[in-house]
Amino acid sequence: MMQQIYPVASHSYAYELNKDMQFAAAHYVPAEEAGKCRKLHGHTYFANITVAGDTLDSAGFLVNFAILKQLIHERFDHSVLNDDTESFSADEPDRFPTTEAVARTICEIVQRHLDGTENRARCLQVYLRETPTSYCIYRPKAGIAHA
Ligand SMILES: Nc1nc2c(c(=O)[nH]1)N=C([C@H](O)[C@H](O)COP(=O)(O)OP(=O)(O)OP(=O)(O)O)CN2
Ligand SMILES: [Zn+2]
Repeated sequence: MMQQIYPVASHSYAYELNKDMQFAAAHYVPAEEAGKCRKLHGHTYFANITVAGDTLDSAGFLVNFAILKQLIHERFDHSVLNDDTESFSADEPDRFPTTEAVARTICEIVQRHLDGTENRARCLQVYLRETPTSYCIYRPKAGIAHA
């Protein structure tokens, strides 16, 4: 799994890095249409995060790989995603912890960090696999500010 090839995000930045990571988390999707997924259940999520930019920081990094892991793995590993009310909500479908919303949330967390760095790299893509047969790719629209 860790050596797989991902769909590429097209861009003209000089540098692009990718960080793979896994985290175990439980969730449920609070919608009638979710069927069995309305019940609490768990996944070993697999994420690939793509960051790009034209300049490196004082360590010679676009962004430290270890920081990316810290931002996402420490926050979501062995958690119940629905309990993370900063990221998810049972009231708005856009914020149910679906593969789509989790991928977008990862991108937003990473971009918020990058916005505070000297070289201001961009998170261009989050590939998030929820099961062996289901994944989502989130690519933020260019120029959209992150919450
Ligand atoms: N568009 C989405 N559809 C579904 C989501 C989702 O996040 N976005 N989530 C679920 C469930 O949470 C479930 O975890 C994944 O569903 P599914 O791929 O159907 O899981 P299976 O392991 O049963 O898949 P099979 O290929 O049939 O074995 C549902 N839909
Ligand atoms: Zn699920």
